[in-house]
Amino acid sequence: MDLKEHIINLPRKVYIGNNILEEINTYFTQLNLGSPYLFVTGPFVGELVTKRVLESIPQNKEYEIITVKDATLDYVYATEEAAKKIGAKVIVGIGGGKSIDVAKYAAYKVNSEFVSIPTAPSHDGITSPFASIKGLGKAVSVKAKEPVAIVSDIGVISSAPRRLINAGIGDTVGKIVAVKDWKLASKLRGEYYGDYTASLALMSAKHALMCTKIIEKDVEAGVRILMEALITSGVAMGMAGSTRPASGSEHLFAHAIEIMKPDVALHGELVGIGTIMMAYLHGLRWKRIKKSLMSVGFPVRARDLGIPDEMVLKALTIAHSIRPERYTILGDRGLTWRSAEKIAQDTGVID
Ligand SMILES: NC(=O)C1=CN([C@@H]2O[C@H](COP(=O)(O)OP(=O)(O)OC[C@H]3O[C@@H](n4cnc5c(N)ncnc54)[C@H](OP(=O)(O)O)[C@@H]3O)[C@@H](O)[C@H]2O)C=CC1
Ligand SMILES: O=C(CO)COP(=O)(O)O
Ligand SMILES: [Zn+2]
Repeated sequence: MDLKEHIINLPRKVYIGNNILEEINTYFTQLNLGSPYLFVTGPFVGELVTKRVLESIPQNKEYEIITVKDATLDYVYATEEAAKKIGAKVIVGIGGGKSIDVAKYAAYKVNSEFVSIPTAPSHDGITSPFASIKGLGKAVSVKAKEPVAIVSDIGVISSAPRRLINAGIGDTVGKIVAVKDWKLASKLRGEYYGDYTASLALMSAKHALMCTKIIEKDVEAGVRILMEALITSGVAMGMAGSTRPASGSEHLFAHAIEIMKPDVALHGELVGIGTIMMAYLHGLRWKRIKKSLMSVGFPVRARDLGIPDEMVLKALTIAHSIRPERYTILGDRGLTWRSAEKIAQDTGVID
């Protein structure tokens, strides 16, 4: 057996609990994370949450803040510059997936530590060592820095708008399809299949489905389960050294829409719709997935997200070409327009 060197970098600490953001200085001390710090945040989260975090940083610690509006290469450059200017030892991403990805990729470029502080349970990039950055010429994620720590304040995260919570459920149920695609590639193409990381990803998806049953009665309990699922999925990617366990044909559909109409919907919303259609293609229990998503008010029709039917069909027919090296149920040649129409109509994604 040819066992090539495979290095797995995992977070050293995951702090999870209610109202723990104020403890950040204690955590940094425990982890020996000295200043200067660079905080990367979004305009909205900056006012809502980041201010609170900064108030707990003692005066003898040097820090700077940069506000990013999008996960673009320009914002990554600006973050790198800001980090170099103060000689940042730690880059801290506070916010949704975009702020975290910019922080994570900039930390990778300047070789600083990276700390992930999610404010919404909307994506599984919280722990993953990958980042989705616009401007790199790729619709898919690239290698970035793994977080040394994650600070997951359930009080803050469960107060995020319901739409962001549902997006996290969508991103996570997608693993049901991603793992099936991986298995298929292993059977048809002899691709290495990591049973352990696949099981982790699948467990995340099961927990996301469990979350849909709990969240209506108890938001905090539901969000806690979802956060654990998102963190686990990120760990699966870190262990696999690739996003393979967490991203298959359902993500290819999401990426195809994002290319045609950037920011039309949240990442996890597109993945959720992609999951329904790709689960149908795989012969999985897609109706059960759809029902669970609908039970929490997840938008399961393209038009609910302002996506025209034609765009859904176009996305389905081009999805296979986005990452040709990663084999999925879409095969090498993708779907015809007619088969795309049937899948989207049968699943009720389009009328
Ligand atoms: N690296 C990886 O492995 C992965 C990366 N991703 C990437 O993550 C991104 C998607 O992340 P997502 O979080 O959906 O989108 P955003 O980061 O764009 O966040 C969506 C909005 O939610 C706001 N927000 C965040 N937290 C709160 C809160 N507590 N209360 C109110 N508003 C809040 C943000 O504010 P503000 O404007 O202040 O930021 C933003 O306006 C995509 O770019 C996707 O490609 C997704 C999955 C995996
Ligand atoms: O979104 C992701 C996992 O949820 C990352 O997937 P990609 O590698 O397809 O960008
Ligand atoms: Zn995703």
